[in-house]
Amino acid sequence: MSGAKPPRTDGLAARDGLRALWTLRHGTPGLYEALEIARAGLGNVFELGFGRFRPIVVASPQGLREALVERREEFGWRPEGDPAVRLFRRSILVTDGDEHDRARQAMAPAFEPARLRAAAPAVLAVTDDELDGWPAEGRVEAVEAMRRVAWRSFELVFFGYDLRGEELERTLPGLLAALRYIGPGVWVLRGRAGGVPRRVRPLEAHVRGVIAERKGQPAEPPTMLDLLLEAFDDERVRDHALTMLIAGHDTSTAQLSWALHLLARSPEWLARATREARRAPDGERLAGVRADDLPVIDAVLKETLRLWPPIHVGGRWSLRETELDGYAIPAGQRVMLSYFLAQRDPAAWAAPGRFDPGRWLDGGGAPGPYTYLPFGGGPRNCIGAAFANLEARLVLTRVLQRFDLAVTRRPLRGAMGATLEPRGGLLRVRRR
Ligand code: HEM
Repeated sequence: MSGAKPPRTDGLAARDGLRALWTLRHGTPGLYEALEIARAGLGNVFELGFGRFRPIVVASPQGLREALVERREEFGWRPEGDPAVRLFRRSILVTDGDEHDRARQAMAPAFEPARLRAAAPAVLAVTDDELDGWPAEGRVEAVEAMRRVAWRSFELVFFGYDLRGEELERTLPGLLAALRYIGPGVWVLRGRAGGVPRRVRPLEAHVRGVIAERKGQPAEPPTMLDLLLEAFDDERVRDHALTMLIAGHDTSTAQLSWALHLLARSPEWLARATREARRAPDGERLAGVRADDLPVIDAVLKETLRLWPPIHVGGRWSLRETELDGYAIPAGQRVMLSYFLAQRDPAAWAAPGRFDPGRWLDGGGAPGPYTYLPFGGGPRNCIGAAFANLEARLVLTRVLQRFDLAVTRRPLRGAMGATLEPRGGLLRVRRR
């Protein structure tokens, strides 16, 4: 190993160390501000000292490029003991090498552009159905409301299954229990998660029920679930379907609820996005709208993903001794690819902490390669990115078409669950 050891947070100047500790305990937004303080003192690669939890955090463009592309074979995605491995067992998200590649190939046809375009009416139908249930004038919990839209849309598009009513209510506690289980908790300090809790069972039962119902009657063209059923046995289909359900909706839930909260705190962008949405085609005709037709909404969504990436970190562990950005990485080391820090790097972005969709307009874009990675990067980037962009565009536009969103000054902060979610109180809405 030739590189130098990364600097450690233990080596932060006492003043910065105390500030980081203070924000962790009391601050807004807590861990994230602490990470930014550590980066300001130590640079874009450092070891985070947190008891026995000592990951190496990587946020430099070069370090990220190496981990995601050039040296990706030297890293695994999930160590044994991670709760995601216990829950997802042998799915696309937690396996490496040929086993992973086979799953990715099997699902790929479900993400082709023509399939995604055909998915737009389903997303709009679910969105309208959920918005029908919002109060004419009242308060809405954004994460809860967007979860229902994203979850139902995912199942309708990728499983060909119309989840609603009593079945949704019965399954929801299991889904929330699964999200709590795979999110960060004391297991991080112990290094091993306990077994999958019983509370997750309603979700598992639901997924197995959907598999049983859809088996033997593939749609034309086949859905993702049909493709999985063709390629794998039922147990592996359960692993992939459960994984995709969570990866494919919790992220969009976070993005959409952040977007609503950020707009509610930004009167200028709320007014511009609302105007644009109301000039766009309404009803079913919105399905055909492209990102270029909605530049302000597209910029709002990109800026939301920059400031508050739902997957704020790519977790890896080194399979052998290696290097990232010139720093030594020992074998078996936990590495955190911090998309959050990369997207707020003051060396790359002007006023990085400010919500400014304008930076994406008039030809503006990311300041350089590997500075903007809300969907990761390299061959194992997000398989669902194009669908996520389509869905976010349709849902946000539809909400603004049908509801006035009130401006608020309530504080907004991030909470770390399975994804990085907003905590900003209830949103005030009024039907038009
Ligand atoms: C706003 C929405 C979304 C965001 C921000 C997001 C973000 C990400 C990121 C950052 C990664 C790479 C993680 C890493 O480097 O460790 C990833 C991977 C993945 N995402 Fe997404 N995602 C979103 C939506 C979706 C959707 C809609 C689906 C499926 C329908 C999906 C399925 C996956 C899968 C299966 C992987 C693993 C790919 C592989 O290992 O080959 N995601 N996502």
